[in-house]
Amino acid sequence: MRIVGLTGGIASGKSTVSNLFKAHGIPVVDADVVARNILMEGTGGWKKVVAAFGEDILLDNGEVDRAKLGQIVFSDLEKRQLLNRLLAPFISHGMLMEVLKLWIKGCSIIVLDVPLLFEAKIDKWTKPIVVIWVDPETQLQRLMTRDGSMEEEAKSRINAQMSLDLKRSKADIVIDNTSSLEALHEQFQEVLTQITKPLTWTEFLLSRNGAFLALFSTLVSVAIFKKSS
Ligand SMILES: CC(C)(COP(=O)(O)OP(=O)(O)OC[C@H]1O[C@@H](n2cnc3c(N)ncnc32)[C@H](O)[C@@H]1O)[C@@H](O)C(=O)NCCC(=O)NCCS
Ligand SMILES: Nc1ncnc2c1ncn2[C@@H]1O[C@H](COP(=O)(O)OP(=O)(O)OP(=O)(O)O)[C@@H](O)[C@H]1O
Repeated sequence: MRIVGLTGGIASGKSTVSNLFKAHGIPVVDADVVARNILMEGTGGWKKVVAAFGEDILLDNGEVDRAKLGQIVFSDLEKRQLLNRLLAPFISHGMLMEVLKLWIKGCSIIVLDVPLLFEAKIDKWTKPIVVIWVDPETQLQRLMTRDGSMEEEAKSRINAQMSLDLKRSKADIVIDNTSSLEALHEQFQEVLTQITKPLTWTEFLLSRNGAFLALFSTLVSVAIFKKSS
């Protein structure tokens, strides 16, 4: 199984590229979706967060007030580290379950869309790593436009992450999304060609079909050995 890592900064275009992968039949595990699910009311993640941040971060219906929690953690490094520490095991477990489901289905190439791929050290499980880079001014403008946020708030979210230049230096493949959507689509076609090339032997053995073939070959070898001894 080939597990492609997809990352970048906030509002650099990960979801836009994820949608292109999905449109080409490549399944995507979205860490933001997993992170949302593990904060649902009553779940283990929700309990940990309420215990640490207090009931003030809840809405009247018991759900986490995401805007409020976001204001707290994106302006305070220690609180953000605390939230990350509390949620990391739930997010890793949730993502592992999604990958397992796709493995059972027999998918041979999947994409993990993880904003904090390097920060959370998930990059060691993914190859190749695709980083979506965008120039800082464009990133800020797109974030403010999309979220309707003020400059200060948008900047604090951008600064909560590893710099995009550093992420770019760790990439196997870089997509520059500073320009138009058409330019993005063109670069995507090249990325698609690269990530859909035939699996290596290791990737094949890590896929469901490869594992079954290895198991079958082992059983046959044992049977032949027993018969001949
Ligand atoms: C703080 C929360 C409640 C704010 O929710 P909100 O709906 O406003 O934002 P959303 O979840 O859609 O995230 C938007 C973007 O913010 C960035 N972001 C999210 N969490 C973090 C974080 N802990 N550190 C840095 N950037 C982050 C990501 O680029 C993400 O794509 C939420 O982001 C959260 O629960 N974060 C902690 C979980 C986490 O680490 N998620 C990232 C998955 S790797
Ligand atoms: N090439 C582009 N030209 C113009 N707008 C773009 C381009 N690429 C993405 N956008 C827009 O920029 C915004 C951010 O893109 P997107 O939501 O895909 O980023 P993201 O990296 O997934 O963000 P997040 O980290 O918050 O999940 C969206 O409104 C999207 O429509």
